[in-house]
Amino acid sequence: HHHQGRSVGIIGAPFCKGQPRGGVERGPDVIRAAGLLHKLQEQGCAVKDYGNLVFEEVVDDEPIGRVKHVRAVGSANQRLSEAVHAVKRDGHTSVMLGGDHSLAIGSIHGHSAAVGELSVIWVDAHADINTPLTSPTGNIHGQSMSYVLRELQSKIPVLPNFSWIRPCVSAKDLVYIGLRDVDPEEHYILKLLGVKVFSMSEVDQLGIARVMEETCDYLFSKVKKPIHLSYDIDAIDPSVTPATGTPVVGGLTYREGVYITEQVCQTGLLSAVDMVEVNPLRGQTEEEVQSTVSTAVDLLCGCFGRLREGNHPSDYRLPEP
Ligand SMILES: O=C(O)[C@H]1NCCC[C@H]1CCC[B-](O)(O)O
Ligand SMILES: [Mn+2]
Ligand SMILES: [Mn+2]
Ligand SMILES: [Mn+2]
Repeated sequence: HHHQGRSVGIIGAPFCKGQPRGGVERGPDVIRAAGLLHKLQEQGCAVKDYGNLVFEEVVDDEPIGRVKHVRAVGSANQRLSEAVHAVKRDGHTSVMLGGDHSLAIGSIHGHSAAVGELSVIWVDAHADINTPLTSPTGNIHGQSMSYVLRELQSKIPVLPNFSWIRPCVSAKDLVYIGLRDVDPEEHYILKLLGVKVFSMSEVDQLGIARVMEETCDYLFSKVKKPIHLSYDIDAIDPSVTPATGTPVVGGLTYREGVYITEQVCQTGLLSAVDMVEVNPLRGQTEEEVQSTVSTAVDLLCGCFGRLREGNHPSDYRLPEP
């Protein structure tokens, strides 16, 4: 098929040090094995696979305060930032396959280095906005947004291997969808900064169509900025995507999850996507793993033009007898 102008650069980020559960580093390979590249090509995308990043081994990565694996996370995200920047410079929409959600630090940073001001749509059961000093667990996958938000910089201590970061997102350019498990400190931060939140209560109250309408109105009422869609697979209900590290009941249906991607695609502003927290070791059966992985693939296909009504190449014509 001929691509309708969509060009995708895939980066595998096999990284797990933002959280304690092994297996999430296998995310990139199981998502590829489920046929992501072929499906994107089938629906008309030009796809370039940049392969998996190789992250340096960090020894003696002792906790700093409560924060765990600081040096490894800082180093990995510096490398990821450079990689995303390069993919954007090559003219593609960046697709980062995680790996845990601490990788959003490097992905957003590298994206911003390439395009400047951007808007972030964070689809997740969780806000991932603890600071290093508020985090109850010290796991950096629950702190990602605090490292890149301009308004929180006075609350971030100096950390080894993090000096490369320039905060690059403004609170007004961030929207959350799917929240249902937020720490009190995170909730305080969200209210303090006036961050736009569509929790599962708003999804129930408004319906996903209205949520997406209001998300787009809110983000694009003034200046249209490139979209960074950071999709944590645990936003979807664990009955559909159980193979993940921090499942929470009462999540998005498969249909709501796909609808979000279809609507983001239609803005024409999608510039980078993260698909994170797929962990094949957290599925109790092969079916649970496959349901999780195939949902991740379908969400990414929705980001790049797949419609449930069907698609056909613009130059298709019926065969003549
Ligand atoms: O900060 C934390 O460790 C916790 N805060 C409350 C939600 C669960 C967990 C963070 C989960 C990180 B995520 O969304 O990437 O899975
Ligand atoms: Mn072509
Ligand atoms: Mn997350
Ligand atoms: Mn989450």
